[in-house]
Amino acid sequence: MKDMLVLTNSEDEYRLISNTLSDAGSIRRAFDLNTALTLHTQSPFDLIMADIELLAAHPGMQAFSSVNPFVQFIVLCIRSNTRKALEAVKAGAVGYLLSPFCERDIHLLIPSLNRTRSKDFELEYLRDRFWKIEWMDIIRSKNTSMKKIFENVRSVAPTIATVLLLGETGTGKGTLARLIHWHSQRSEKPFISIHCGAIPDTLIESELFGHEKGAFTGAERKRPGRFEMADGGTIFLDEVGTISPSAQIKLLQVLQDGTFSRIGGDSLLKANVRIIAATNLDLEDAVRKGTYRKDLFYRLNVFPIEIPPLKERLEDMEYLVDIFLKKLNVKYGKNIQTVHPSVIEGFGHYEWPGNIRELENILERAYILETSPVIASGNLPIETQMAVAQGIPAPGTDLTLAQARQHAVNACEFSYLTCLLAQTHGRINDTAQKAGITARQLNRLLTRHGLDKKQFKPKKDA
Ligand SMILES: Nc1ncnc2c1ncn2[C@@H]1O[C@H](COP(=O)(O)OP(=O)(O)OP(=O)(O)O)[C@@H](O)[C@H]1O
Repeated sequence: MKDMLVLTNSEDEYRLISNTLSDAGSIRRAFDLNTALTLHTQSPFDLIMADIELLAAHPGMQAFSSVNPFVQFIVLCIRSNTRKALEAVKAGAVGYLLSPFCERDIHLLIPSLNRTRSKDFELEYLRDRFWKIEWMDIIRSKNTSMKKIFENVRSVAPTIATVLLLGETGTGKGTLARLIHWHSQRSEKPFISIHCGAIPDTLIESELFGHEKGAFTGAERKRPGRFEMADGGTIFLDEVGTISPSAQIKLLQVLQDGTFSRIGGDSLLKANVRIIAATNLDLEDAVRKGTYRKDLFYRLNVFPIEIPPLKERLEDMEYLVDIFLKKLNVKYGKNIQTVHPSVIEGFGHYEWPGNIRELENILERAYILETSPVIASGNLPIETQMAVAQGIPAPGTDLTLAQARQHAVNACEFSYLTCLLAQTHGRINDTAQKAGITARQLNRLLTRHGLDKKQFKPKKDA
Protein backbone atom coordinates (compact mmCIF):
# COMPACT_ATOMS: atom_id res chain seq x y z
CA MET A 1 0.00 0.00 0.00
CA LYS A 2 1.33 3.41 -0.87
CA ASP A 3 0.74 6.81 0.68
CA MET A 4 0.00 9.06 -2.26
CA LEU A 5 -0.49 12.74 -2.77
CA VAL A 6 -2.17 14.33 -5.74
CA LEU A 7 -1.18 17.95 -6.32
CA THR A 8 -3.61 19.41 -8.82
CA ASN A 9 -6.31 22.04 -9.25
CA SER A 10 -8.24 19.87 -11.69
CA GLU A 11 -11.24 18.18 -10.08
CA ASP A 12 -11.57 15.67 -12.96
CA GLU A 13 -7.94 14.58 -12.79
CA TYR A 14 -8.06 14.18 -9.01
CA ARG A 15 -11.27 12.14 -9.18
CA LEU A 16 -9.94 9.87 -11.93
CA ILE A 17 -6.66 9.21 -10.10
CA SER A 18 -8.28 8.59 -6.72
CA ASN A 19 -10.88 6.23 -8.20
CA THR A 20 -8.29 4.31 -10.19
CA LEU A 21 -5.74 3.97 -7.38
CA SER A 22 -8.11 3.65 -4.42
CA ASP A 23 -7.01 0.04 -3.89
CA ALA A 24 -3.31 0.85 -4.06
CA GLY A 25 -3.21 2.85 -0.84
CA SER A 26 -4.27 6.09 0.80
CA ILE A 27 -4.60 9.23 -1.31
CA ARG A 28 -4.50 12.84 -0.15
CA ARG A 29 -4.89 16.00 -2.14
CA ALA A 30 -3.22 19.43 -2.12
CA PHE A 31 -3.91 22.49 -4.23
CA ASP A 32 -0.55 24.20 -3.87
CA LEU A 33 3.10 23.31 -3.33
CA ASN A 34 3.37 24.73 0.20
CA THR A 35 0.44 22.71 1.52
CA ALA A 36 1.79 19.62 -0.25
CA LEU A 37 5.20 20.08 1.39
CA THR A 38 3.64 20.62 4.81
CA LEU A 39 1.63 17.39 4.49
CA HIS A 40 4.71 15.52 3.25
CA THR A 41 6.78 16.78 6.20
CA GLN A 42 4.11 15.66 8.68
CA SER A 43 3.89 12.18 7.15
CA PRO A 44 6.07 11.45 4.12
CA PHE A 45 4.37 10.18 0.94
CA ASP A 46 5.66 7.37 -1.26
CA LEU A 47 4.26 8.75 -4.47
CA ILE A 48 3.44 12.26 -5.57
CA MET A 49 1.38 12.85 -8.69
CA ALA A 50 1.71 16.53 -9.38
CA ASP A 51 0.72 19.10 -11.94
CA ILE A 52 4.04 20.13 -13.39
CA GLU A 53 3.23 23.82 -13.12
CA LEU A 54 2.33 23.56 -9.40
CA LEU A 55 5.32 21.34 -8.68
CA ALA A 56 7.81 23.78 -10.24
CA ALA A 57 9.48 20.58 -11.54
CA HIS A 58 13.08 20.18 -10.39
CA PRO A 59 13.18 22.43 -7.28
CA GLY A 60 9.82 21.05 -6.12
CA MET A 61 11.00 17.43 -6.51
CA GLN A 62 14.18 18.21 -4.57
CA ALA A 63 12.19 19.70 -1.69
CA PHE A 64 10.07 16.53 -1.41
CA SER A 65 13.09 14.24 -1.78
CA SER A 66 14.95 15.96 1.04
CA VAL A 67 12.18 14.73 3.39
CA ASN A 68 11.92 11.22 1.91
CA PRO A 69 14.71 10.23 -0.51
CA PHE A 70 12.59 7.35 -1.82
CA VAL A 71 9.57 9.42 -2.82
CA GLN A 72 8.54 8.94 -6.45
CA PHE A 73 7.00 11.44 -8.82
CA ILE A 74 4.61 11.26 -11.70
CA VAL A 75 4.10 14.61 -13.38
CA LEU A 76 0.78 15.67 -14.88
CA CYS A 77 1.09 17.93 -17.83
CA ILE A 78 -0.79 19.18 -20.89
CA ARG A 79 0.07 17.61 -24.23
CA SER A 80 1.65 20.75 -25.64
CA ASN A 81 4.10 20.66 -22.73
CA THR A 82 5.54 17.20 -23.41
CA ARG A 83 9.06 18.65 -23.42
CA LYS A 84 8.65 19.73 -19.79
CA ALA A 85 7.38 16.26 -18.86
CA LEU A 86 10.46 14.67 -20.45
CA GLU A 87 12.71 17.08 -18.59
CA ALA A 88 11.01 16.07 -15.33
CA VAL A 89 11.70 12.41 -16.14
CA LYS A 90 15.35 13.30 -16.79
CA ALA A 91 15.40 14.99 -13.38
CA GLY A 92 14.13 11.81 -11.67
CA ALA A 93 10.34 11.50 -12.14
CA VAL A 94 9.31 7.88 -12.85
CA GLY A 95 6.75 8.89 -15.49
CA TYR A 96 4.27 11.40 -16.76
CA LEU A 97 0.61 11.59 -17.69
CA LEU A 98 -0.44 13.86 -20.53
CA SER A 99 -3.86 15.47 -20.03
CA PRO A 100 -6.48 14.41 -20.77
CA PHE A 101 -5.49 10.94 -19.60
CA CYS A 102 -7.60 7.89 -18.80
CA GLU A 103 -7.66 5.02 -16.28
CA ARG A 104 -5.61 2.79 -18.56
CA ASP A 105 -2.79 5.37 -18.82
CA ILE A 106 -2.55 5.36 -15.02
CA HIS A 107 -2.44 1.56 -14.85
CA LEU A 108 0.28 1.41 -17.46
CA LEU A 109 2.58 3.39 -15.18
CA ILE A 110 2.22 1.18 -12.11
CA PRO A 111 4.61 -1.71 -12.93
CA SER A 112 7.49 0.67 -13.71
CA LEU A 113 6.73 2.45 -10.48
CA ASN A 114 7.31 -0.65 -8.35
CA ARG A 115 10.45 -1.57 -10.25
CA THR A 116 12.02 1.85 -9.97
CA ARG A 117 11.32 2.08 -6.27
CA SER A 118 13.19 -1.05 -5.26
CA LYS A 119 16.14 -0.24 -7.51
CA ASP A 120 16.45 3.24 -6.02
CA PHE A 121 16.21 1.86 -2.53
CA GLU A 122 19.02 -0.60 -3.11
CA LEU A 123 21.22 1.97 -4.81
CA GLU A 124 20.70 4.42 -1.96
CA TYR A 125 21.77 1.85 0.60
CA LEU A 126 24.67 0.57 -1.44
CA ARG A 127 25.93 4.13 -1.72
CA ASP A 128 25.45 4.55 1.98
CA ARG A 129 27.70 1.50 2.60
CA PHE A 130 27.01 1.31 6.35
CA TRP A 131 24.33 -1.38 6.22
CA LYS A 132 25.39 -4.80 5.01
CA ILE A 133 23.45 -5.88 1.98
CA GLU A 134 21.96 -8.99 3.62
CA TRP A 135 20.30 -6.75 6.25
CA MET A 136 18.71 -4.31 3.83
CA ASP A 137 15.27 -5.92 3.97
CA ILE A 138 15.24 -5.86 7.77
CA ILE A 139 16.06 -2.16 8.10
CA ARG A 140 13.39 -1.14 5.61
CA SER A 141 10.57 0.67 7.36
CA LYS A 142 7.95 3.33 6.85
CA ASN A 143 7.32 3.63 10.57
CA THR A 144 8.69 6.73 12.29
CA SER A 145 9.70 4.91 15.50
CA MET A 146 11.43 2.12 13.58
CA LYS A 147 13.31 4.62 11.41
CA LYS A 148 14.54 6.33 14.57
CA ILE A 149 15.54 2.94 16.00
CA PHE A 150 17.63 2.12 12.93
CA GLU A 151 19.29 5.55 13.15
CA ASN A 152 20.12 4.80 16.79
CA VAL A 153 21.43 1.34 15.89
CA ARG A 154 23.63 2.99 13.32
CA SER A 155 25.11 5.25 16.00
CA VAL A 156 25.53 2.67 18.74
CA ALA A 157 26.51 -0.45 16.75
CA PRO A 158 30.16 0.54 16.13
CA THR A 159 30.72 1.41 19.82
CA ILE A 160 31.16 -1.00 22.75
CA ALA A 161 28.20 0.46 24.68
CA THR A 162 25.85 -1.96 26.43
CA VAL A 163 22.44 -1.95 24.75
CA LEU A 164 19.15 -2.85 26.42
CA LEU A 165 16.39 -3.94 24.02
CA LEU A 166 12.86 -3.56 25.31
CA GLY A 167 9.72 -4.85 23.67
CA GLU A 168 6.97 -7.44 23.70
CA THR A 169 7.68 -11.01 22.69
CA GLY A 170 8.26 -11.47 18.96
CA THR A 171 8.88 -7.79 18.18
CA GLY A 172 12.40 -8.50 16.92
CA LYS A 173 14.73 -7.97 19.90
CA GLY A 174 16.93 -10.92 18.95
CA THR A 175 16.98 -9.74 15.34
CA LEU A 176 18.05 -6.25 16.41
CA ALA A 177 20.78 -7.70 18.64
CA ARG A 178 22.20 -9.53 15.61
CA LEU A 179 21.88 -6.40 13.49
CA ILE A 180 23.96 -4.49 16.06
CA HIS A 181 26.59 -7.23 16.26
CA TRP A 182 26.91 -7.54 12.48
CA HIS A 183 27.43 -3.78 12.18
CA SER A 184 29.96 -3.56 15.00
CA GLN A 185 33.77 -3.81 15.04
CA ARG A 186 33.24 -7.29 16.51
CA SER A 187 31.36 -8.77 13.60
CA GLU A 188 34.17 -11.22 12.81
CA LYS A 189 34.06 -12.55 16.38
CA PRO A 190 31.39 -14.77 17.98
CA PHE A 191 27.80 -13.72 18.65
CA ILE A 192 26.65 -15.83 21.58
CA SER A 193 22.99 -15.80 22.51
CA ILE A 194 21.58 -17.12 25.75
CA HIS A 195 17.90 -17.30 26.66
CA CYS A 196 18.18 -16.65 30.41
CA GLY A 197 14.49 -17.37 31.00
CA ALA A 198 14.82 -20.92 29.69
CA ILE A 199 17.62 -21.91 32.08
CA PRO A 200 16.88 -22.97 35.67
CA ASP A 201 18.19 -20.64 38.42
CA THR A 202 20.57 -23.34 39.63
CA LEU A 203 22.29 -23.55 36.24
CA ILE A 204 22.27 -19.97 35.00
CA GLU A 205 25.54 -18.93 36.68
CA SER A 206 27.40 -21.92 35.39
CA GLU A 207 25.96 -21.34 31.88
CA LEU A 208 27.08 -17.72 31.88
CA PHE A 209 30.41 -17.93 33.67
CA GLY A 210 31.44 -21.61 33.46
CA HIS A 211 32.65 -23.83 36.27
CA GLU A 212 35.77 -25.59 37.52
CA LYS A 213 36.03 -29.35 37.89
CA GLY A 214 34.32 -30.46 41.12
CA ALA A 215 32.62 -27.08 41.70
CA PHE A 216 29.34 -28.87 42.38
CA THR A 217 27.90 -32.38 42.19
CA GLY A 218 28.05 -33.47 38.58
CA ALA A 219 30.77 -30.97 37.57
CA GLU A 220 33.10 -33.68 36.36
CA ARG A 221 35.10 -31.46 34.05
CA LYS A 222 36.06 -27.81 33.82
CA ARG A 223 33.62 -26.05 31.51
CA PRO A 224 33.85 -22.56 30.03
CA GLY A 225 30.74 -20.36 30.20
CA ARG A 226 29.11 -18.23 27.50
CA PHE A 227 31.16 -15.17 28.45
CA GLU A 228 34.35 -17.06 27.63
CA MET A 229 32.85 -18.40 24.40
CA ALA A 230 31.96 -14.87 23.34
CA ASP A 231 35.51 -13.60 23.86
CA GLY A 232 36.14 -10.64 21.55
CA GLY A 233 32.55 -10.69 20.34
CA THR A 234 29.04 -10.02 21.64
CA ILE A 235 26.89 -11.81 24.18
CA PHE A 236 23.10 -11.48 23.86
CA LEU A 237 21.33 -11.99 27.18
CA ASP A 238 17.70 -12.58 26.24
CA GLU A 239 15.15 -12.25 29.08
CA VAL A 240 17.76 -10.72 31.34
CA GLY A 241 14.98 -9.75 33.78
CA THR A 242 14.57 -13.37 34.88
CA ILE A 243 18.06 -14.09 36.27
CA SER A 244 18.54 -15.05 39.92
CA PRO A 245 19.82 -12.58 42.54
CA SER A 246 23.24 -14.25 42.74
CA ALA A 247 23.62 -14.24 38.94
CA GLN A 248 22.63 -10.56 39.04
CA ILE A 249 25.62 -9.85 41.32
CA LYS A 250 28.03 -11.65 38.98
CA LEU A 251 26.63 -9.88 35.96
CA LEU A 252 27.02 -6.54 37.71
CA GLN A 253 30.67 -7.35 38.32
CA VAL A 254 31.25 -8.00 34.61
CA LEU A 255 29.55 -4.74 33.72
CA GLN A 256 31.48 -2.73 36.32
CA ASP A 257 34.98 -4.22 36.22
CA GLY A 258 34.95 -6.37 33.09
CA THR A 259 35.92 -9.42 35.20
CA PHE A 260 34.32 -12.66 36.38
CA SER A 261 35.34 -16.02 37.79
CA ARG A 262 34.14 -19.53 37.01
CA ILE A 263 32.05 -21.21 39.69
CA GLY A 264 34.41 -22.89 42.11
CA GLY A 265 37.38 -20.95 40.69
CA ASP A 266 39.59 -18.37 42.41
CA SER A 267 41.17 -16.59 39.50
CA LEU A 268 39.57 -13.54 37.95
CA LEU A 269 39.10 -13.75 34.20
CA LYS A 270 38.91 -10.75 31.92
CA ALA A 271 35.72 -10.39 29.87
CA ASN A 272 36.33 -8.81 26.48
CA VAL A 273 32.66 -8.99 25.57
CA ARG A 274 30.06 -6.49 24.44
CA ILE A 275 26.76 -7.02 26.21
CA ILE A 276 23.37 -6.68 24.55
CA ALA A 277 20.46 -7.53 26.83
CA ALA A 278 16.74 -7.83 26.17
CA THR A 279 13.61 -8.04 28.23
CA ASN A 280 9.86 -7.87 27.86
CA LEU A 281 9.47 -7.24 31.62
CA ASP A 282 9.22 -3.79 33.14
CA LEU A 283 12.64 -3.74 34.82
CA GLU A 284 12.06 -0.37 36.45
CA ASP A 285 9.00 -1.82 38.12
CA ALA A 286 11.01 -4.87 39.23
CA VAL A 287 13.58 -2.49 40.74
CA ARG A 288 10.79 -0.64 42.59
CA LYS A 289 9.48 -3.95 43.90
CA GLY A 290 12.97 -4.97 45.00
CA THR A 291 13.19 -8.07 42.79
CA TYR A 292 15.87 -6.62 40.51
CA ARG A 293 19.08 -4.84 41.48
CA LYS A 294 18.95 -1.13 40.89
CA ASP A 295 22.72 -0.86 40.20
CA LEU A 296 22.49 -3.65 37.61
CA PHE A 297 19.50 -2.00 35.95
CA TYR A 298 21.43 1.27 35.57
CA ARG A 299 24.45 -0.56 34.13
CA LEU A 300 22.25 -2.35 31.60
CA ASN A 301 20.16 0.68 30.75
CA VAL A 302 23.02 2.69 29.16
CA PHE A 303 21.46 2.68 25.70
CA PRO A 304 17.84 1.50 25.83
CA ILE A 305 15.98 0.82 22.59
CA GLU A 306 12.24 0.25 22.81
CA ILE A 307 10.79 -1.71 19.89
CA PRO A 308 7.11 -1.02 19.13
CA PRO A 309 4.62 -3.91 18.90
CA LEU A 310 3.53 -4.91 15.40
CA LYS A 311 0.09 -3.30 15.80
CA GLU A 312 1.88 0.05 16.09
CA ARG A 313 3.92 -0.45 12.93
CA LEU A 314 1.26 -1.65 10.52
CA GLU A 315 2.77 0.55 7.80
CA ASP A 316 5.49 -2.12 7.52
CA MET A 317 3.10 -5.01 7.01
CA GLU A 318 3.76 -5.22 3.27
CA TYR A 319 7.54 -5.19 3.72
CA LEU A 320 7.37 -7.91 6.36
CA VAL A 321 5.02 -10.06 4.26
CA ASP A 322 7.41 -9.64 1.36
CA ILE A 323 10.38 -10.83 3.43
CA PHE A 324 8.52 -13.88 4.69
CA LEU A 325 7.18 -14.85 1.25
CA LYS A 326 10.71 -14.66 -0.15
CA LYS A 327 11.95 -16.91 2.68
CA LEU A 328 9.05 -19.36 2.23
CA ASN A 329 9.60 -19.54 -1.53
CA VAL A 330 13.21 -20.55 -0.86
CA LYS A 331 12.18 -23.06 1.81
CA TYR A 332 9.21 -24.67 0.03
CA GLY A 333 9.71 -23.62 -3.61
CA LYS A 334 6.04 -22.87 -4.42
CA ASN A 335 6.58 -19.41 -5.95
CA ILE A 336 3.77 -17.58 -4.18
CA GLN A 337 4.46 -13.91 -4.74
CA THR A 338 1.63 -12.09 -3.00
CA VAL A 339 -0.88 -12.04 -0.23
CA HIS A 340 -4.33 -10.89 -1.33
CA PRO A 341 -4.64 -7.09 -0.78
CA SER A 342 -7.82 -7.58 1.28
CA VAL A 343 -5.85 -9.86 3.62
CA ILE A 344 -3.10 -7.28 4.09
CA GLU A 345 -5.75 -4.65 4.75
CA GLY A 346 -7.51 -6.95 7.20
CA PHE A 347 -4.24 -7.58 9.09
CA GLY A 348 -4.64 -3.96 10.23
CA HIS A 349 -7.68 -4.98 12.28
CA TYR A 350 -5.90 -7.72 14.19
CA GLU A 351 -4.13 -7.23 17.54
CA TRP A 352 -1.01 -9.35 16.83
CA PRO A 353 -0.29 -10.45 20.43
CA GLY A 354 2.64 -12.54 19.16
CA ASN A 355 3.91 -9.70 16.97
CA ILE A 356 6.23 -10.40 14.02
CA ARG A 357 6.77 -14.01 15.07
CA GLU A 358 3.01 -14.61 14.92
CA LEU A 359 2.82 -13.04 11.46
CA GLU A 360 5.67 -15.26 10.27
CA ASN A 361 4.02 -18.39 11.68
CA ILE A 362 0.55 -17.80 10.28
CA LEU A 363 2.00 -16.98 6.87
CA GLU A 364 4.01 -20.19 6.88
CA ARG A 365 0.90 -22.24 7.67
CA ALA A 366 -1.19 -20.43 5.05
CA TYR A 367 1.64 -20.82 2.51
CA ILE A 368 1.79 -24.57 3.01
CA LEU A 369 -1.99 -24.93 2.60
CA GLU A 370 -2.40 -22.50 -0.30
CA THR A 371 -3.07 -24.04 -3.71
CA SER A 372 -3.31 -20.81 -5.74
CA PRO A 373 -0.46 -18.35 -6.42
CA VAL A 374 -1.91 -15.81 -3.97
CA ILE A 375 -2.40 -16.25 -0.22
CA ALA A 376 -6.08 -15.67 0.53
CA SER A 377 -7.76 -15.45 3.93
CA GLY A 378 -9.19 -19.01 3.84
CA ASN A 379 -6.04 -20.61 5.23
CA LEU A 380 -5.48 -18.18 8.07
CA PRO A 381 -6.41 -19.00 11.68
CA ILE A 382 -10.02 -18.15 12.44
CA GLU A 383 -9.27 -15.08 14.61
CA THR A 384 -7.15 -13.58 11.82
CA GLN A 385 -9.86 -14.41 9.27
CA MET A 386 -12.35 -12.54 11.41
CA ALA A 387 -10.06 -9.50 11.50
CA VAL A 388 -9.66 -9.69 7.71
CA ALA A 389 -13.45 -9.85 7.33
CA GLN A 390 -13.72 -6.63 9.35
CA GLY A 391 -11.66 -4.93 6.66
CA ILE A 392 -14.38 -5.52 4.05
CA PRO A 393 -16.54 -2.40 3.91
CA ALA A 394 -19.96 -2.93 5.42
CA PRO A 395 -22.95 -0.57 5.75
CA GLY A 396 -22.18 1.97 8.42
CA THR A 397 -18.56 2.56 7.38
CA ASP A 398 -17.62 5.95 6.05
CA LEU A 399 -17.59 4.74 2.41
CA THR A 400 -20.31 5.76 0.01
CA LEU A 401 -22.36 2.93 -1.44
CA ALA A 402 -20.62 3.41 -4.81
CA GLN A 403 -17.19 3.16 -3.17
CA ALA A 404 -18.17 0.10 -1.12
CA ARG A 405 -19.56 -1.54 -4.27
CA GLN A 406 -16.38 -0.73 -6.23
CA HIS A 407 -14.29 -2.17 -3.42
CA ALA A 408 -16.27 -5.41 -3.42
CA VAL A 409 -16.12 -5.65 -7.23
CA ASN A 410 -12.34 -5.21 -7.17
CA ALA A 411 -11.92 -7.86 -4.48
CA CYS A 412 -14.19 -10.26 -6.37
CA GLU A 413 -12.45 -9.69 -9.73
CA PHE A 414 -9.05 -10.17 -8.14
CA SER A 415 -9.80 -13.47 -6.45
CA TYR A 416 -11.79 -14.77 -9.46
CA LEU A 417 -8.95 -14.00 -11.86
CA THR A 418 -6.22 -15.46 -9.66
CA CYS A 419 -8.15 -18.72 -9.23
CA LEU A 420 -8.93 -18.98 -12.93
CA LEU A 421 -5.38 -18.17 -14.00
CA ALA A 422 -4.12 -20.79 -11.58
CA GLN A 423 -6.41 -23.36 -13.25
CA THR A 424 -5.36 -22.40 -16.79
CA HIS A 425 -1.69 -21.99 -15.85
CA GLY A 426 -1.78 -18.40 -17.03
CA ARG A 427 -2.97 -19.17 -20.62
CA ILE A 428 -4.65 -15.97 -21.74
CA ASN A 429 -6.96 -17.36 -24.42
CA ASP A 430 -8.22 -20.21 -22.22
CA THR A 431 -8.77 -17.85 -19.29
CA ALA A 432 -10.61 -15.29 -21.40
CA GLN A 433 -12.84 -18.01 -22.90
CA LYS A 434 -13.72 -19.42 -19.46
CA ALA A 435 -14.42 -15.93 -18.13
CA GLY A 436 -16.60 -15.15 -21.14
CA ILE A 437 -14.62 -12.04 -22.11
CA THR A 438 -12.15 -11.19 -24.87
CA ALA A 439 -8.40 -11.60 -24.47
CA ARG A 440 -8.10 -7.84 -24.75
CA GLN A 441 -10.55 -7.26 -21.90
CA LEU A 442 -8.70 -9.85 -19.84
CA ASN A 443 -5.33 -8.17 -20.42
CA ARG A 444 -6.84 -4.88 -19.34
CA LEU A 445 -8.13 -6.48 -16.12
CA LEU A 446 -4.74 -8.08 -15.43
CA THR A 447 -3.05 -4.70 -15.76
CA ARG A 448 -5.62 -3.10 -13.49
CA HIS A 449 -5.06 -5.70 -10.77
CA GLY A 450 -1.27 -5.83 -11.18
CA LEU A 451 -1.41 -9.53 -12.16
CA ASP A 452 1.19 -11.12 -14.41
CA LYS A 453 0.31 -14.28 -16.36
CA LYS A 454 3.89 -15.55 -15.91
CA GLN A 455 3.26 -15.96 -12.17
CA PHE A 456 0.80 -18.73 -13.03
CA LYS A 457 2.97 -20.76 -15.40
CA PRO A 458 3.86 -24.19 -13.99
CA LYS A 459 7.41 -24.26 -12.66
CA LYS A 460 9.88 -26.32 -14.70
CA ASP A 461 11.75 -28.92 -12.67
CA ALA A 462 15.34 -27.96 -12.07
N1 LIG B 1 12.44 -6.40 11.14
C1 LIG B 1 12.18 -7.69 10.87
N2 LIG B 1 12.03 -8.10 9.61
C2 LIG B 1 11.77 -9.37 9.34
N3 LIG B 1 11.63 -10.34 10.25
C3 LIG B 1 11.78 -10.00 11.51
C4 LIG B 1 12.05 -8.67 11.91
N4 LIG B 1 12.12 -8.63 13.25
C5 LIG B 1 11.89 -9.88 13.66
N5 LIG B 1 11.70 -10.72 12.64
C6 LIG B 1 11.39 -12.16 12.70
O1 LIG B 1 10.40 -12.33 13.70
C7 LIG B 1 10.67 -13.46 14.51
C8 LIG B 1 10.74 -13.01 15.96
O2 LIG B 1 11.85 -12.14 16.11
P1 LIG B 1 12.82 -12.19 17.37
O3 LIG B 1 13.10 -13.58 17.80
O4 LIG B 1 13.98 -11.31 17.06
O5 LIG B 1 11.86 -11.48 18.46
P2 LIG B 1 12.09 -11.30 20.01
O6 LIG B 1 11.53 -9.98 20.37
O7 LIG B 1 13.55 -11.52 20.33
O8 LIG B 1 11.21 -12.44 20.63
P3 LIG B 1 11.26 -13.04 22.14
O9 LIG B 1 10.99 -11.92 23.09
O10 LIG B 1 10.13 -14.04 22.16
O11 LIG B 1 12.61 -13.65 22.32
C9 LIG B 1 11.98 -14.04 14.02
O12 LIG B 1 11.70 -15.16 13.20
C10 LIG B 1 12.61 -12.93 13.18
O13 LIG B 1 13.34 -13.48 12.10
